[in-house]
Parts: sequence; C-alpha cells; structure tokens
Amino acid sequence: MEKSLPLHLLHAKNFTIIINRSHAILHFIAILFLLHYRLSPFFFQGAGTSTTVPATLPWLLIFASELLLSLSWLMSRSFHWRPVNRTVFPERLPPDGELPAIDVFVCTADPNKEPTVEVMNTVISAMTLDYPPEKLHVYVSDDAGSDATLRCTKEAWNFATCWVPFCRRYGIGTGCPDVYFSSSGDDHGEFKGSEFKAEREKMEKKYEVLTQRLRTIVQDRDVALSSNARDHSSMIEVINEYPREEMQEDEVKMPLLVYVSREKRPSHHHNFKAGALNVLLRVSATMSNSPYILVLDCDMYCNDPASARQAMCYYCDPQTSPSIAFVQFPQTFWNVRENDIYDGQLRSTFKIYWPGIDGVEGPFLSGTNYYIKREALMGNFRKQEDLRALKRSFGPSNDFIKTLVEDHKPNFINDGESSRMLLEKAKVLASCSYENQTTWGSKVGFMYFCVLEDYFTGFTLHRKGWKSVYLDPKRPQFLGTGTTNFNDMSVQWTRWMSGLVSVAISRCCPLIYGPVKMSLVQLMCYSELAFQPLLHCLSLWGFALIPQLCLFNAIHLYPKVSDPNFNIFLIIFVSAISKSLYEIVVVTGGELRTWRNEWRIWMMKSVTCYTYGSLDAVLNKLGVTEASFLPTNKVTDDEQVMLYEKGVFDFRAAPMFVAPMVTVILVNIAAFVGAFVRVLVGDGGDGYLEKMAGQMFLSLYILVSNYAVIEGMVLRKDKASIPLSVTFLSAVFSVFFLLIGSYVLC
Ligand SMILES: O=c1ccn([C@@H]2O[C@H](COP(=O)(O)OP(=O)(O)O[C@H]3O[C@H](CO)[C@@H](O)[C@H](O)[C@H]3O)[C@@H](O)[C@H]2O)c(=O)[nH]1
Ligand SMILES: [Mn+2]
Repeated sequence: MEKSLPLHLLHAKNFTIIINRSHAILHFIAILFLLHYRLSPFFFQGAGTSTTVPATLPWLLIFASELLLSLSWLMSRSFHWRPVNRTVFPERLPPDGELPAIDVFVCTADPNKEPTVEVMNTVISAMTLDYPPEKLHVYVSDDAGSDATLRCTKEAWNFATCWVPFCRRYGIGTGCPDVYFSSSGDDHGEFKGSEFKAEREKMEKKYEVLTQRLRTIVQDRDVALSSNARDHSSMIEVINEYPREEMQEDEVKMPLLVYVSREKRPSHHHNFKAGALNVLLRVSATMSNSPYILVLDCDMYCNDPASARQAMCYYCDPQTSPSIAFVQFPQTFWNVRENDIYDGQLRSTFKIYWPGIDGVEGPFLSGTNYYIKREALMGNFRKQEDLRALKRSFGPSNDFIKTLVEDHKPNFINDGESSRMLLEKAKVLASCSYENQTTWGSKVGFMYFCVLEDYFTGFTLHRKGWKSVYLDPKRPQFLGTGTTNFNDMSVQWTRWMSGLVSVAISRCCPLIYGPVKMSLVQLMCYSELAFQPLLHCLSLWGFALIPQLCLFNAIHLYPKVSDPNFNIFLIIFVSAISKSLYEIVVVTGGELRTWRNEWRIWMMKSVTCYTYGSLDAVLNKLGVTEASFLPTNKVTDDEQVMLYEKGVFDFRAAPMFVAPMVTVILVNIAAFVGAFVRVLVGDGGDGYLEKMAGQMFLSLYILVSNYAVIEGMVLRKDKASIPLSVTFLSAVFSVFFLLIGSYVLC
C-alpha cells in the first residue's frame, strides 16, 4: 500500500489568499479614485469638480510617480495570487538503489572575497548530504584558477574521508564542520555514548588541523596568482584519486570530488557564473552525467543533509517529474539578526513572493540552493541522429554529444588510466574557445544574456513550459553569508537591478518575449521584477523631491485636509502600510522593527541601487559600459559586524551610495522646516496648513523613517558615520535641486 501514498502534498493558504485578493480589490478601487482626482481637472473642468491644478508640471510629475508605483503594485499582485505550502515525505521514496544520481556544483570565483575555509566547508557539507555516496558527485568550480584552492580541496577531501563516515555513522544533522564544532547544538548528546564522544573529540582535532593547514596554504599562496585569475589554462583534477593520509578500517564509500578550473583568457568573455556553470555541465556530463544537479554558491553550506531526498520527492513522482525543471529552496543566511537593518535576509522574496508564485507555475530560479534537471537545461536528444546539428548546437566534442544521445551511464572508473583519458577530454570541454559558434548560453545551458543568470535562465525555462517547485522546510536546508553592511549590500543590489533592467529594456523583455507557454500571472511576476528597479527609482525620486520642492514654494499637490479627496491618499497610505504589516507580523511572524527596516532600506535602495542599476543597464545597452559581476564580499569584518548587530548603519560606503540619500534628506529638511516656520509665523496665508498638510506629512514621514541618516550626518561622530565631505557634497546638490527645481517647476 506504501506505493500509493503521495510523496508530496500542496496546501493552498486559503486565508491569506482571501486577504490578499480582497485587499487587492479595495486598494485598486482607491487607486481608481486617485486617477480620477488627478485627471479630473483636465477632463472635467467646470463640470462640478472642486479640484484645480496649482502648477501643471509638478502635478503631472507627482501623478507620474503615483502611476508608476501603482503599476508596479498592480503587477506585483501576481506574487500574492495563490500562496501555497508544501509538505514532502522522503521516507516514502523508493529504495536507495533506485534513486537517480545527483551532481553538486559549487562555484567560487575570488579567494580574496570568498574565504577558502568557508568554501571548503561548503564542499565538505555537500559531501555529507544524506544520499547514496556512489550517486553523489561534487564538482568545485574555481574561476580564479588558484593553485591554493586546488590544494585546499585536496586537504578538504582528506578530512572528508573521516568526516563523512563519522556523520553517517552518528546521523549528524549538520554536515558543515565549522558550524558543527562551533555550536553547542543538538548533535552533541551524551546519549550517543562514550565512543561517540571520543570520536567527536578526534574529529574536532582533525578539523583544527585542517583549518590550520588551509590557512597556511592561503597565506603562502603565490601573490602573483591573483593576476592570473583572468588568464589561465584549464585544470581538472579528480580528488578521489589521491592516496589518503590514513586509511579507514571500515572503508566507507565516498562521493566523487572533482576540481574544475575552466580556461580563461582576456580575449574571451567568460560570462561570469553562467559560464562557469556551463563548463561544469559539460565536464560533469562526461564523468557522472547525473540527471539532477544541485547548484550552490561557495558560501551556501548544506545546513541539513535532507534536501536531496526532499527534492527527489518531486522527481521520483512520475506524475509531477516530467514537467518540473527545478526544485528551489530559499536562500537563508546564518549571519542575519532579528534587527536586520539592511534586509539582508530578503524576507519578502523568500517568505512572500516565492510561496505566492509557487501556487502558479513555481518560483524563479534563485541562483543557489536548487536541484535542477539536466534535461531542462540541455533538452532531450535521446533518439536524435543528426550529429551535425547537435555539434552545431553543443560544440565539437564527440564525447559530450554521446552523453546527450545515449541514455548515458557514468563512465568514470576511478582506476587512474581511464580517468586520465577522460580528463584530457574534459579539458577540451573546459577550454574558453569551446563555445565559439555554438548555442551555449543562448539556447542551451545557463543563459548569458544578463548578469542575473538565475533570473533569465529560470525565465527561459518557464517560457518553454517547465514548472518549478518551492520547498521551504522549517529547518533551513542551506545557510549562506548575507550582506550585513551598507557597501556590500549596495554593490550587490546594483548588480541585481542592472541585470533586471537589462532584461526589461531588451528584446527579451517579459512583456513581449514571455507569452508563449506562461500564464498571465507568471508573466506579470517576471515583468514586475524586470521593471521594478525602473518603476521604483523613478517614482521614489518623484516622491522624494517633487512635493518637497512644491512645499518649499508653497504650491500644494494634495487635497486640503477638509476635502473628501484627502481620504483617497489617506486610505492608500494606510492600506499599503497595513498590508505590509500584515505580511510581516502575521504571515512571517516578524516584528514591528522589521517593517521599519524594510521600508527604510527600500527608500534608500530606490534612490541609490535601483537608480544606478537602471543607469548601468542603459549604459550597457548603449555600449558605453560593459556588464560586470563583482562577487559579493563574504569576508566578515568584526567592526562592521558589531555595528550591524547593534543596528547602527555603517556609512563607510562609496560616496555614490551615500550622497543621494543625504541629498534627499537635506531637501526634505529644508522643505519641512520652511513650511513649519511659515505655519508658526502665519506667513502662508489662509488655510496654508490645511492645504500643505499632505506634503508636510510626507516630508516628515521621510525624515522620521530615515532618522538613521540624519543621525549619521549630525549626531554620530564615529568612523562609520557620514563623512563631512559627503554631507557637504550633498548640501551642494540639494541647494542645486532647490534652486533649479524651484525655477523649473514653479
Ligand atoms: O565570475 C563569476 C562570478 C561569480 N561566481 C560565483 O557565483 C556565486 C554567486 O556570487 P556572489 O558574489 O555570492 O553573488 P550574490 O549577489 O551574493 O549572489 C546572488 O546573485 C547571483 C546573480 O547575480 C546569483 O548567481 C547567486 O546565486 C545569488 O546568490 C559565488 O559562489 C561566486 O563565486 C563565479 O563562479 N564566477
Ligand atoms: Mn552570495
């Protein structure tokens, strides 16, 4: 009977669905009223309307801001359309012998920003996944081609030969040694007996030796090597072949571990992470050719060994498997705190948006923590005979083509000789010219079209009709390093926003390129995200400056408080705030300050990262600049961590990320203080306060929300406060805005 029991279940969150949809309707009606209010003076003049336009240009500009934000809001309703939950039953999976094999890809690119000890912890943790070891193959992609990383991988392997059996024997729940030994967590039970305790101590010592060795290797590494990160030949090594330092008495099977560093030459574009992943796709095909692939960023360690079996609950179900391209787990971060001032945890993405579209065609591909089907990336060519066509598409390697046409079984035998031959062939596959005149990155594999390879590859898959699944079990399956300082966050978000806008303004814009096999809801999701940076930065710049410049010049843009139309704005404001409070507090069990943090950082990002990202994408499109992928810094700095943990902003970021915020704050201060003085002195004339209340409130709201900036500018004197030079520069900008703005607008 066991067989008939489902491997997985889907539950719609009915209550949230009702709330979401009713709120959407009410909010939408309020927006219609707003449209009517803004347009009526132009269309219904004289027909009993009480609205008059004080100044046409600012009126139109603020209306445009309202429209853009409303448009984004409207499209984003698709993310709230049908939130669901999923449950899986891995205990009902077929026996181990029948499980499909998995290749794990771990990508690293820069040993200076990605500490090798952490990368190795990720690699080791992947080897401890609860899966038959002969069906698990771990590939480390080193884009820096660093000899130190190769040597460290060998050391990690040596350690893993003891660590993996230890974890399996004692059912250790945390396969990442660093985390296991540094936490006083669940696995250290006395109940496991004295033998366990002794073993554990032994392992701990071994781990200390490992970290020591890794550090020495990293310290000794040839300094000249860093200059070779962009210019080096390919290197592939099967680490399992190295003689172990000490043989285990009860030899336990180990997963395959392969180090891959693709060839890189300055003359060839390396296509960043997508390029690295495509090399791994080819190399792994000739070695293990597993039908499923787990992709991990180098800092995303497996926090729990269960994810592979959880994902297999979908792939082992003949009903769902044929349509699913990937099973996505959320990105979760070990270093984010409750008071997450930079919203490094990406709460709304992984707790609201992804469950929201999971009920439609599934979540977006999110860079890491997903089990993807090889066939979805490569296509199905099992009975294809036209070799020439295949070679045109996939490149000249017969060995690789063979893996596509035949129902290929892994042909890697760990005997030295055949592996040597295979490695020679694999090296060809990792050369930088291999993809010349092929469709790698444009039709097959991971897509090169934009630096956000995950978004665009997922989009292409959904567009072809594939579906995806979102699994968010209680215990985080993967944990990574989130950004916890202003500079790293800004750099990362600028890249993401640039990637999104580059899609939005291209021929692949979801609005025109999407509608093949995607539902309208899914299409709206992809479009909303692609256009979000543009829509939000334009509208937020509008909200941050237009009403204030008008306030400064005593021009009112909102209805009088006594005017019934004032309620439209009040309702929209309250409705937006209460919906996000509902999501944060009720749906995700957050706190009030989470709400404050998210709204504040959203305003800050809109005038910086969203703006720069959009600009960058436009400049790339015009050919003025080139797309780039600066890997996010994963080195933690104690001082920065301390500030973050105290909830204090670290403004030691590039001035370009700080100055726009300070400028906005200064303009708002000028406008608000000016208006306030007018009220006090009674200089504004009759009904001034009533007319200006909306704008004064907006300014005050911006100032109160961003009090942290004022504090960093005026009150704080520490190293991480806003430097005087930046404040001065921003003061010049704000005077410029006030003068030019007043001249142009009024
Ligand atoms: O040329 C490159 C650049 C990056 N990477 C690797 O890609 C991963 C992600 O890079 P990271 O610097 O951590 O970027 P994040 O912004 O933190 O990553 C998010 O955004 C990326 C897209 O911009 C996705 O690829 C990631 O999976 C997603 O976690 C890391 O393991 C890097 O080592 C490469 O292998 N080659
Ligand atoms: Mn990252």
